[in-house]
Amino acid sequence: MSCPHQSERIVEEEKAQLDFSKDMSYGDYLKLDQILNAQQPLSPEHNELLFIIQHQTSELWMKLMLHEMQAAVACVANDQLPAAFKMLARVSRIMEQLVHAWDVLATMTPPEYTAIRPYLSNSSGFQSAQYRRIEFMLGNKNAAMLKPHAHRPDLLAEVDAAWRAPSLYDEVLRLLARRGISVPASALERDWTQPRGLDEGVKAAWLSVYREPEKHWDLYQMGEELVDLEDAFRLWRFRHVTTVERVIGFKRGTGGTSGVGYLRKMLDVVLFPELWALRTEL
Ligand code: HEM
Ligand SMILES: N[C@@H](CC(=O)c1ccccc1NC=O)C(=O)O
Repeated sequence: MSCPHQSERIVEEEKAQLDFSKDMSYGDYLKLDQILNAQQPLSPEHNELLFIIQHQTSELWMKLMLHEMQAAVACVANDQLPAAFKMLARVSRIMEQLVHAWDVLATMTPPEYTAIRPYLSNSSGFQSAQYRRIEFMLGNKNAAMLKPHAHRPDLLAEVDAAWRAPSLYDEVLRLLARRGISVPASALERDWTQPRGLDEGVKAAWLSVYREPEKHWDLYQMGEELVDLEDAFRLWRFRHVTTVERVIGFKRGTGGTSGVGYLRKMLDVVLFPELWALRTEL
């Protein structure tokens, strides 16, 4: 055990580098001047900094999720499953991190948020380009969601690319087919901009994997990784709608939707329907 006054001596003994006039430092590497100057509250309210940092950190985690998911999709398409599993496990842990992040925001009370809300104007998480790319990569395709990005061609191009590309699940179904499992042709080549619904043929394909796990171990593991991911995503959606209800009740959203009503409808979205449906039949 050492007292605070001993820490001076410890730093000296450790010979830590203390002069960064010529070397790259911690703050240089992490571009902290840029990151830590990006919080510019519009109101005089104490709680706006919490609101801004909560969203900025969420967007940073979403950036990492996209990075991992894009690489995971490429690995699946190239039959590199162990690498894909590692990335998907990380995506699920990030999603869980975002689920727990709601605990911090929930310390903001309705009067505290009501004081900030007028300063937000018509901006809303509904307009998050990274969030929409994640939803599209997970297969929740919806052309209307491209519109909020029309004024930003750079962001629109990225959201549009995610909308047109096969989703993670689409690529996994193609993988199943390459492994000799019978998957309906309509799932293997289709208009990727369309969302898919539950397909009995696809359910039968997954059932053949889940009925003989030892024969198709990595496909079985893939199915469970996807369920893990959707499970974590559902928790995020649930914490969002509950936090929104406790903070603004049933007021309309700044993005123009009904608010809690809209977010509750999103709770019913099932990303990988066959993986959930097959469980009743095992
Ligand atoms: C007090 C805090 C919050 C409130 C009151 C709130 C409220 C809302 C509402 C009402 C909507 C529906 C769209 C609209 O009409 O505006 C929405 C959507 C959304 N919010 Fe929040 N939100 C909060 C915090 C957050 C946080 C921390 C994030 C994290 C990034 C977030 C991300 C989103 C996203 C991505 C959507 C679109 C959801 C979808 O389309 O399925 N929100 N929010
Ligand atoms: N839609 C929220 C506003 C909101 O939460 C928000 C506004 C600007 C930036 C991020 C936001 N977060 C999530 O929607 C509301 O209706 O109060």
